[in-house]
Amino acid sequence: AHSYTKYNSWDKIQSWISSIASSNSNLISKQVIGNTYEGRPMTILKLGRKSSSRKPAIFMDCGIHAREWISPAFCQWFVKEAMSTYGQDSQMTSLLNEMDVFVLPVFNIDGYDYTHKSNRMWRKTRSRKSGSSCIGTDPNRNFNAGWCTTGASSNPCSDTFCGYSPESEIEVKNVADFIRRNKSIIKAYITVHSYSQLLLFPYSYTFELAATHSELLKVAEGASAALRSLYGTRYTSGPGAATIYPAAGGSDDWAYDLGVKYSYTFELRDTGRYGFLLPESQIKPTCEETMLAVKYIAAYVQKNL
Ligand SMILES: Nc1ncc(C[C@H](C[SeH])C(=O)O)cc1Cl
Ligand SMILES: [Zn+2]
Ligand SMILES: [Zn+2]
Ligand SMILES: [Zn+2]
Repeated sequence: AHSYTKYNSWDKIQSWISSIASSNSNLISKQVIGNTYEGRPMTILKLGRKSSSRKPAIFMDCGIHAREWISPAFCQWFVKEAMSTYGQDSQMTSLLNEMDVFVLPVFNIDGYDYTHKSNRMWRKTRSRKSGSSCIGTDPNRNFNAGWCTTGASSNPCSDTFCGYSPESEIEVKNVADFIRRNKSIIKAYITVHSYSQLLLFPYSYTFELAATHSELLKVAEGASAALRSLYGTRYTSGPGAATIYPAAGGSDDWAYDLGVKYSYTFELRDTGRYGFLLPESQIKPTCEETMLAVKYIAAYVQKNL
């Protein structure tokens, strides 16, 4: 059965999505934004008090990289917390009354399923192209943001293969299309990865500072402090290029350049002891502390609507 403190298989997550989406029609609904390469439905959960008019929104995705299992675990945790604390927690209640939160629990479903069934360390999508024996593209190098100029490879066998063209991956195109369609209401983009305990923001494709660098940094530092207040977990905040590595084609840079003012990449626990193989015993503490950071960002966005 599905558990918030286990790394659920895609089958369990898919049935969880259906059941939670039908649990409270005034607060949550689901929509399929397209299928993956292997035909699995990319399903977004829309959280927020039902309204006849469109509300400003936050978009959060998990599981861009298949092996980063703590990431989809967090998106499931976030949805559970939102649903269970609405009406009790004043901030969550206010947030979901005034805004919508779109959650994509697993971005790279084909890759996620492959890590459960075949290769636990797989990172990319599972797309195939004639002419190469190698499979998959790194979705976080496939967005149209300085595409393939740095920190990415044009070798299909590389784990950071940028793809044959920007948005060549159907999963990337499905998400980019959704965000483009809704760009007038999407005020913040959050994408969840692991590991290293970092809170990154644009840019990764250049060392140039973003136009709103100081604000992005201020919010990141506030979010990291909120996270640290629970168990003392230390995060480093900063622009991607200087804080982790220069790399192009990432979703956060693309969303920021589209006009999404607040755009962040989380790199969750740990710092290398377990790495991608974070034990299930750390799912709860990791998700609880990360909730504080995401709620901090959401509160800031809401205050600055
Ligand atoms: N724009 C970006 N933002 C964050 C990162 C770091 C993640 C860490 Se898993 C990656 O390498 O894809 C990479 C890029 Cl290209
Ligand atoms: Zn499994
Ligand atoms: Zn990642
Ligand atoms: Zn990572």
